[in-house]
Order: sequence, then C-alpha cells, then structure tokens
Amino acid sequence: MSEVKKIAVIAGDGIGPEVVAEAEKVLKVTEEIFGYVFETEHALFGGIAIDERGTPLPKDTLEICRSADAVLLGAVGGPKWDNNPKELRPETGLLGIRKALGLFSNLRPAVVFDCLKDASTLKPEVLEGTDLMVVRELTGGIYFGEKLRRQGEFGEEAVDTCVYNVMEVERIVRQAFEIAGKRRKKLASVDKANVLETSRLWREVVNKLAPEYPDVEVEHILVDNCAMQLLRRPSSFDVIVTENMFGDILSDEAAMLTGSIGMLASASMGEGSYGLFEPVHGSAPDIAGQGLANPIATILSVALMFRMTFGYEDAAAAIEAAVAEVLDAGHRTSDIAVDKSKAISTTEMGDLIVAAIRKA
Ligand SMILES: NC(=O)c1ccc[n+]([C@@H]2O[C@H](COP(=O)([O-])OP(=O)(O)OC[C@H]3O[C@@H](n4cnc5c(N)ncnc54)[C@H](O)[C@@H]3O)[C@@H](O)[C@H]2O)c1
Ligand SMILES: CC(C)[C@H](C(=O)O)[C@@H](O)C(=O)O
Ligand SMILES: [Mg+2]
Repeated sequence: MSEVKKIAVIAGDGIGPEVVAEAEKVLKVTEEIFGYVFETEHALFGGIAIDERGTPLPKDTLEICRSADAVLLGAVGGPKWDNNPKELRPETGLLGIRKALGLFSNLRPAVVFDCLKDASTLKPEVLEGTDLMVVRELTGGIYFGEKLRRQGEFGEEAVDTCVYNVMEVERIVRQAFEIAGKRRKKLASVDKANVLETSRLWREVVNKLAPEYPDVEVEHILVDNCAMQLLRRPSSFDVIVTENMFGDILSDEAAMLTGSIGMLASASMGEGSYGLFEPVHGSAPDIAGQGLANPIATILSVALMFRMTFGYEDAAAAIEAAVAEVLDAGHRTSDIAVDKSKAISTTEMGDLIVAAIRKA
C-alpha cells in the first residue's frame, strides 16, 4: 500500500466549499484508481472562522496545516467581513497563513486549452500557443510592509510600505530561473524600475544571478508594458517573475487569456516540496451558493499538489487529461460557456471529470 499522505483541507467562504467539494471527489477517485492513500483533515479559516472562532486563522488550523504534507484551500472573504478591522478580515488570515508556512513562491500557470479559445474575450489567433507561468513573490513587498494611518498636513493619511531585501528577491528569482530552465528557457522579470527603489534592487538581483543560468534568456519589462504585452503577444511569454502585488494583478489578467479565472490553479511553495494549493480566484460572492462556480481551477490545483508535493505524476497527468477531455467534449460551466443556456453546474463538471479519470 502507498504511504499515507496528510492533506489539510480548508474550504473557506463563498464558492470555496463548492469547489473544494469537487476537488475532494477527485482526491477520492485517484485513491481508487492509483492506490494512493490520503488522510484529509478539515480546518476552519477565513470569514467562517471569524464567525465561529473570532479569528480568521485559528491556532489549530495552522497546526493542522503544519502537520499535513500539503494544504488544499478554496477561497476566503466576502462582503460580510469587508468593513471589519484589519485583524478580523479573512484576507489577513490568508496573508498570515502564507507567511507562517513560509510560502514565498506562488506559481500560477496559465495555459490556453485549444477548445476554449472562443471562451476568452481575446481573438483566438492571439491566444494560439499561450502557455505561461507567473512566479509571484508571496510573502514580501507592499502586502507585508508597515501600514499606518496618521494626521498629515491635509488631514488623515494612510501609508503602505513596500520593502524587499536581497535574500527575498534572490530566492524567488532563483526558483523562476530554475522553472524557466525546465520550460522554454525564457524569463521575463517584471518591475517598475523606472520609479521604484524596490524594483531597482529586484533588477540588480536578476542581473547578478543571470550568468548562473546562461541557457535562460532574460527580458526586463516594466509592469505597465507587461500588462499591455500580455494581451498583445501572450504566447511569447514563458515564465514571468515578479513581486507580490504586480503578480497578483498580472495573474488575474493572465486568467482571462484562458477564458476565465475559474480555470487558473496555483501552488504556493517554500524551499521544499510542502505546499498550499488553491485556485487563483476568490470567494466570488456574486455567484456563491448557486452551483455556478467552475471547479476546474481547484481540481487543477490538486494536480499541481500531486506533481509538486507528492511526485504523483501519473495522477497529476490523469487529472489534467480528464479536464481536457471533458472540455473537448464541449462541457462548460457558465463562465466559459459561449451558449450560457447549455452550461452545466459545479457538481456536474466535477462528476464529469471524476468519470473521465475513472475511465482512463
Ligand atoms: N485566495 C483567495 O482566497 C482570494 C483570492 C481573490 C479574492 N479573494 C476574496 O474574494 C472576495 C471576492 O473578490 P473578487 O470578487 O474581487 O474576486 P473573485 O475572484 O472572487 O471574483 C471575480 C469574478 O470572477 C468570478 N469568478 C471567480 N471564481 C470563479 C469560478 N470558480 N467560476 C466562475 N466564476 C468565477 C466571480 O463570479 C466574479 O465575477 C473578496 O473578499 C476577496 O478579498 C480571495
Ligand atoms: C485575497 C487577497 C489577499 C489575495 C492576494 O492579493 O494575494 C488574492 O487576490 C490572491 O490572488 O490570492
Ligand atoms: Mg488575486
């Protein structure tokens, strides 16, 4: 029998529980088909944890995550908690868990499925061949710098501070070079070095490390230009490495190349194989509880977990092939459906993917 792998499962808020339920079906079927053994433990996190436990990240949730081999996360947040003080916001819990688990590297692959080219708002010929990976720094920058409110010359002011040190930049840039080396060997380093000091430091570090990776071609690109080029020539990008906030924004933009943010999976990693796997999208309060959410991003996050944490390449490939097969057969949730009247529900999509894995 295969070694037991422990997975902490955090459903969260909004559509989080709906998409995680489909991902758990996928975990179950891979146990049956491939003989892997998973022990899942559910934990409270985000808005629901604020309601039930008075904090977005209860200590025992962190303990459950720490004692697991990997974490599967849905999404957190929602209007109910939007006016809470900072410590009582679901998003503060999300930043807290990333920091506490040392997950500084957020990998967000954006691959355009051929059959979904008409689901995007971009022209199919522009999307042709798009297969890129955003490597987003996840535990530094303006998200984690000092924040304050104060009285200034013109009344109340707010301050967010962006700080990066060389170590933080080096470790993420090294990972990006290594990932690029295993792909098409092109690295776009995205910054705002014409304005920001942190970006100038970022660029210096990239230039310092580049000679160690002579087979990888490096392009420095300013973030505003990158946002534009992503829509103009998406297929020319291979790996994009960037700081925390630029990566957040550019990855949502990249999602639209694939047709929907409901398609984009992510892996948050540290130095080793331990990781937290979650869709790039949020809790989508506008569609929560209606069976409209696309579960593919979360299901593909399970594939990333299998590949990156457990080394279960066979099961990862089976999940990806099953997703492609179901999409090729024309099944669509409403976010990727051209004809919305034929759209299927969250659970129907999950069941079709499970059936395709079982059949393979
Ligand atoms: N990692 C996370 O937990 C995470 C990520 C992003 C946003 N959030 C939080 O989620 C809440 C909502 O944020 P938002 O509306 O800006 O972003 P969002 O990603 O939740 O939704 C943006 C749009 O995309 C749609 N969408 C998202 N996921 C989808 C899916 N799987 N299938 C179909 N459509 C989908 C939504 O319906 C919405 O129209 C906020 O509280 C925000 O802080 C959490
Ligand atoms: C909810 C928010 C804090 C989070 C982020 O900005 O990192 C989200 O947008 C993401 O992309 O995971
Ligand atoms: Mg985001």
